[in-house]
Amino acid sequence: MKQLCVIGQGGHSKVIIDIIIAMKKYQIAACLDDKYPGTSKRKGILYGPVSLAEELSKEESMGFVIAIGCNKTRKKLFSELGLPIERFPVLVHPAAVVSPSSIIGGGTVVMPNSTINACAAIGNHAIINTGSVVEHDSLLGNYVHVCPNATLTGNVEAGEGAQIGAGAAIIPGIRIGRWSIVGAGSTVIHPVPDHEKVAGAPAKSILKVRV
Ligand SMILES: CC(=O)SCCNC(=O)CCNC(=O)[C@H](O)C(C)(C)COP(=O)(O)OP(=O)(O)OC[C@H]1O[C@@H](n2cnc3c(N)ncnc32)[C@H](O)[C@@H]1OP(=O)(O)O
Repeated sequence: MKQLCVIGQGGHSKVIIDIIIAMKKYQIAACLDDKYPGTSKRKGILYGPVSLAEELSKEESMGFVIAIGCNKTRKKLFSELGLPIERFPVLVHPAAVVSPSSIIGGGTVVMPNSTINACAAIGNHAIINTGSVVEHDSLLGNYVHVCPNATLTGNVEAGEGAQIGAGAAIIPGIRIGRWSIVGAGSTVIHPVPDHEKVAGAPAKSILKVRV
């Protein structure tokens, strides 16, 4: 069984650990978070600060997952770790439905009851959260988060770092700009520019997101 190091120990990582267990393909070797001042070992799992990742990465068979919900933090950590994307497997819960014609980038996690339909393409380190739908031909950049129960209909585009709030719906062919945020429960019927925050039905701008 391949070894995996989980970086981040908050609520999001609990769901990712459940995915890893359900996949029965990886063994958790280490859980890292800066909330651990020192190192300890429990039930064969090493706990310690994120700085341990460098030492662990010397073991070439060790895979990594950045289990942190904040899109910007995942991007920052990936860059700081300096590891090739191949070291970050795609983690898909067995209860997710993923089309064989879809493409999913390294480090992306796919939660239970979500659906990724035909010819969708998803970048690296994205989160396809519980019960969400990414419809056919949709194109999602790196670090995108599709929150629980959000629906991206056909041919939707989401730029790098975009967050689609829980239960939001995006009608076909709409682009959500880079690092933009769509509020929970919103209905998006117009394109959203980069770094914009929109909410409501139909969704309207509420504030610019600080870059
Ligand atoms: C497993 C997990 O937990 S995954 C995480 C899932 N998380 C989410 O889905 C969070 C989505 N976030 C939201 O919906 C947030 O409300 C945001 C990001 C859209 C806005 O947050 P903030 O920037 O803090 O905005 P704030 O709360 O100050 O609201 C600004 C205005 O927008 C309105 N507004 C905020 N969110 C929404 C929304 N989802 N729908 C409609 N209107 C909204 C507010 O009523 C307020 O209007 P007002 O100025 O007329 O009073």
